Amino acid sequence: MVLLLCSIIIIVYVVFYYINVRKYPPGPLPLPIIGNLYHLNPDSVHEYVHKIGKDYGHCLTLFLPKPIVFFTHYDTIKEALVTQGEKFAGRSHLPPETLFQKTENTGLLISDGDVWREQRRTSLRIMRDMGMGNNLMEAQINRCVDEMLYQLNETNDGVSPFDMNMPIQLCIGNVINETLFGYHFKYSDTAKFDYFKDCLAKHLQNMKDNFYLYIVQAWPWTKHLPIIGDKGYKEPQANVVQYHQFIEDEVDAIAKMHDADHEPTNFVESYLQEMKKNPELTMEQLYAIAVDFWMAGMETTSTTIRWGVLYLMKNPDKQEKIRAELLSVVGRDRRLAMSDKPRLPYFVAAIAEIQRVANMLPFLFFHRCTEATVIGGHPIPKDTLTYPYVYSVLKDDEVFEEPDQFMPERFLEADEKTFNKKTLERMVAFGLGKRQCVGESLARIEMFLVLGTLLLNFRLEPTEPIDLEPVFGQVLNPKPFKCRVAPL
Ligand code: HEM
Repeated sequence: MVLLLCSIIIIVYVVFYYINVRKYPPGPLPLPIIGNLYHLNPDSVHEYVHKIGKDYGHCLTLFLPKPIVFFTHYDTIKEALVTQGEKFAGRSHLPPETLFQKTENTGLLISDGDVWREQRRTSLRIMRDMGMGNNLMEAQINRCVDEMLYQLNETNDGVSPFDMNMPIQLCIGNVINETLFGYHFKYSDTAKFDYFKDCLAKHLQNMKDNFYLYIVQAWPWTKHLPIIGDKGYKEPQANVVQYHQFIEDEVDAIAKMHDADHEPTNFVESYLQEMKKNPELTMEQLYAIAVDFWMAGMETTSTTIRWGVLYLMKNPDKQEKIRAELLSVVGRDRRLAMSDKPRLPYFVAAIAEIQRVANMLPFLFFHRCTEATVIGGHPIPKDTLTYPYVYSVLKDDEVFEEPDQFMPERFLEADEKTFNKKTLERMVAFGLGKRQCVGESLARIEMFLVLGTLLLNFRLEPTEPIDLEPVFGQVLNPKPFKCRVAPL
């Protein structure tokens, strides 16, 4: 009798499970409870999604074990994020996303609705007022580039294998620190910087290797269970508290000294002034935004530049071509300036190509669909979690011939001066639509000034075989490497 009852319950469960599966766009067959997890190799999930995208018309579902809909072509992504952008601006409010902040619906990355709109609008206005894209921002970034040059000249002999990781990370971390708090770390005194960077890295690593997170994501009540709840929720939450403290201390120190009658000189001061006029802006939100800027701005930009160093060493002819262009425009007697950009088409194309070929952000944050709709002819139920899979767009061989090859020329017309509109339009590394990267202008200036200054001052040469296979994680990182950074 018990056996019969159990069998009936299982059969009913399985029937309802597959009825539910049919509500979503097609995909490989999921199994009850584990969904498609049995299809995945944890180290190459990104390649698997890319491979099956075409088979399912670029709109497919994977049950992980929660149903996740992937848009894997520019057209389906644009339809969702631009044409129907308002419906796809939601976030999941589930782990692992909620485990990036101390409090739910704070900051920019994990929040949505009116809270997110207000914080995003304010942050963009402050960044604009601070001179995003003009001389003020350029001067600030140049101070951090100078610190990097100083570090390189002091610690690198120009012959022995040298690890570029720290100078690049410190430079990019310094740009964010200058933007938020108005100061940067000297290369000789980085204990505080290292501590914070390591806390963040530990957290990201923990998210990558944590199977319990998937369980808590699919069945949030499990966060109250022993072991699953501890590993999949409480321990990562403790990490968040640790790195939040660093940011809160920095913000509090500025708030204590803040003089509202003075012109603000950094993001935190500007936000504190705005708080007086707008009750939606709070200290809790300010802490969360500062954490987001560190989280979203540090690893992304510094990893792109490290990929850049690798690809330029792998393609020495292209490295020389960029250097020749830089030297013909800038010469040896002055520093590179943003005003040089219109006369450096090959270098600008090479930066776009580094971002495209590095393709380092397969999985970012979910876009929750806040209203039932149809994308690419497939119904998307309300509250479905979706991923605009930019990774596949940047690897689309119909637009980017031989996508694994490093070819800056693909972003230029035959005259090598005019930009190719089609390829440039598809270079969507900063996302699309309402949640497009807030730090895009900043990142573009950073990549231009840091890479350009490096190439004007040093020749980058391999001292070991170049390995372009990425390490899978929240960000696809190059494996640790050393190289010769030879002064010119
Ligand atoms: C090469 C460097 C960078 C890349 C490739 C990049 C890429 C992206 C992408 C693809 C998104 C969209 C995520 C989505 O669709 O949900 C995003 C969002 C975001 N980025 Fe960036 N990013 C970079 C640098 C930066 C920098 C320097 C900052 C700030 C200092 C920053 C801050 C943010 C924030 C706050 C968001 C969330 C926006 C929102 O949800 O409204 N990013 N980034």
